Amino acid sequence: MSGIALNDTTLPEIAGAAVPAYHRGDIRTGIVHFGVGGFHRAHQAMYLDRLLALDPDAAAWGICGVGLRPADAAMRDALAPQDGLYTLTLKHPDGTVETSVIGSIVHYLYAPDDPEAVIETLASPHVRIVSLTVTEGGYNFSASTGEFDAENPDVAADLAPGAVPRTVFGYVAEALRRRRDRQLPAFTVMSCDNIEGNGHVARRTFLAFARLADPELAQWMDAEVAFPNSMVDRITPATPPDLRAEVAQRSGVDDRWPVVAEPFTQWVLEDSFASGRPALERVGVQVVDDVAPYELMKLRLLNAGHQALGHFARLLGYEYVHDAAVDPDIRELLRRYMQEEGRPTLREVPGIDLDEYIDTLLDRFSNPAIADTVARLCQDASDRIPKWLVPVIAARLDAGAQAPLAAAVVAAWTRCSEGRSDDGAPLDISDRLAGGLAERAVRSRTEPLAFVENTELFGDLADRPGFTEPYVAALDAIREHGTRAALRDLVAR
Ligand SMILES: NC(=O)C1=CN([C@@H]2O[C@H](COP(=O)(O)OP(=O)(O)OC[C@H]3O[C@@H](n4cnc5c(N)ncnc54)[C@H](O)[C@@H]3O)[C@@H](O)[C@H]2O)C=CC1
Ligand SMILES: O=P(O)(O)OC[C@H]1O[C@](O)(CO)[C@@H](O)[C@@H]1O
Repeated sequence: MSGIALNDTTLPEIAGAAVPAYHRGDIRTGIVHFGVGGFHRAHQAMYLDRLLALDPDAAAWGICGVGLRPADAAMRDALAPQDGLYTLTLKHPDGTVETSVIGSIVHYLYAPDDPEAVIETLASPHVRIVSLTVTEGGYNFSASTGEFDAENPDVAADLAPGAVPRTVFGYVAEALRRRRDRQLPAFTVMSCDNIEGNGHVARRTFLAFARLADPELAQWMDAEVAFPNSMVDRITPATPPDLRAEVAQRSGVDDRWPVVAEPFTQWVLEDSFASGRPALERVGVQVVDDVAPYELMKLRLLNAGHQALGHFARLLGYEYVHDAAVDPDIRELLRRYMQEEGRPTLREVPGIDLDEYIDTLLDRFSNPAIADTVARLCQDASDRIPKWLVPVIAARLDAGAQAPLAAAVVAAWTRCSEGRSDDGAPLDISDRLAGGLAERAVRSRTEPLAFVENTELFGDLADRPGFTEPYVAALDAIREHGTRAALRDLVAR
């Protein structure tokens, strides 16, 4: 690969990308982050990089990344020769591209190489925050009961006396035990995963593990560790194979593992920390008392908006989200769903202009550089529609209003569940309930409410005419006149 090899000594040679303007040698590890993937590098590490550039106190908040899983050895191998440096490339919808070198990750430990080094780093008096992007699976709770899964083999191994930790729970508990015994303050566990109530979930799961391992420690953790909630947002696709060459060609930097993301970024963070925090509000983080209204806004506009777009787009044969988002009929449906149905169900969202937020979502969905697929949005719809769209419909009905567009989205999902697009092309339905959904969808041709009578997914919506009337009308229209005509009719009203 041609280009300047990225490391501390070559930074002054780099002209084609922004580079850290601060002295990296002064930075101390104050944050340990588990799960350094694309998102952490595009989001939290980027915010700290910005802060390091303007606030000398931020030097106490350098990041030490930790990888637990075999796949993370590749991150070690990429970051070690680069002194933790990497490039972040932002791609705007208009084709503009910006690349910068991010300098906030100052160490990286692949835990299986030296578990003791990870525990001692976590137990260091300088470390005050342990942050996480370990995916939803990393929290090890059952989706149906919410209970911590103590049977997971790695968790069970970590619970054995004297075990060398394998999981984040084992590492955090052992480090906190040492901190308590050394009379050091606890740290904050800051989840940045895309999970509703992520701080509550982290508190529940870390304490559940500790109770099984050492009930006294669990008590101490309950009193001393803070688990702030957060809402995080920046679409960050997995690094595409050609990005390294593209970055080298565009900026002259050879980065072993570059990151690409959309320009939009948001981080709303609950101000609840055990032992101080960086001044993140100086770099655009919204540090608030209550994250819930922001989370609701994201779930009911962004995530439910994805559903509004996805199922219609699928029936019309679109492969990419950005193509569907500029289809005038789909765009109008999406805009009106967000403005007329999603938005009225939100609580007041301090500091956010909702008109602007909605316009920004339309732009974000239209960004070709992200190349998100319609199939991904529609995947696992039986988990997504009940969590994001059904509550909007129910809230509208409870308020004496209607949600005809959201009802039509459920109709489009019903029609998709039959497994064919409008032109008869087969649809790959990736959903844990695919078989049952298909059966109900087919049956709805003769029993119109068969699909929505599934109370696990739809609650009592099938008994509420305010929902069933527009739902059945939209489903009939899609079947009789085709999706395009049904959609036009919906947005013409
Ligand atoms: N990619 C995105 O657009 C966004 C991602 N997020 C959050 O960030 C998380 C990570 O996303 P990416 O960085 O894109 O994924 P990624 O695949 O690049 O990185 C995931 C990291 O989590 C680690 N991990 C996975 N399962 C784990 C487990 N059981 N225990 C410990 N570590 C585990 C992996 O080893 C890896 O280091 C997502 O699941 C989501 O919660 C949030 C907003 C946007
Ligand atoms: O609505 P979906 O399909 O879950 O997608 C949400 C997208 O938005 C994000 O939350 C972006 O911040 C990502 O996790 C994901 O790419």
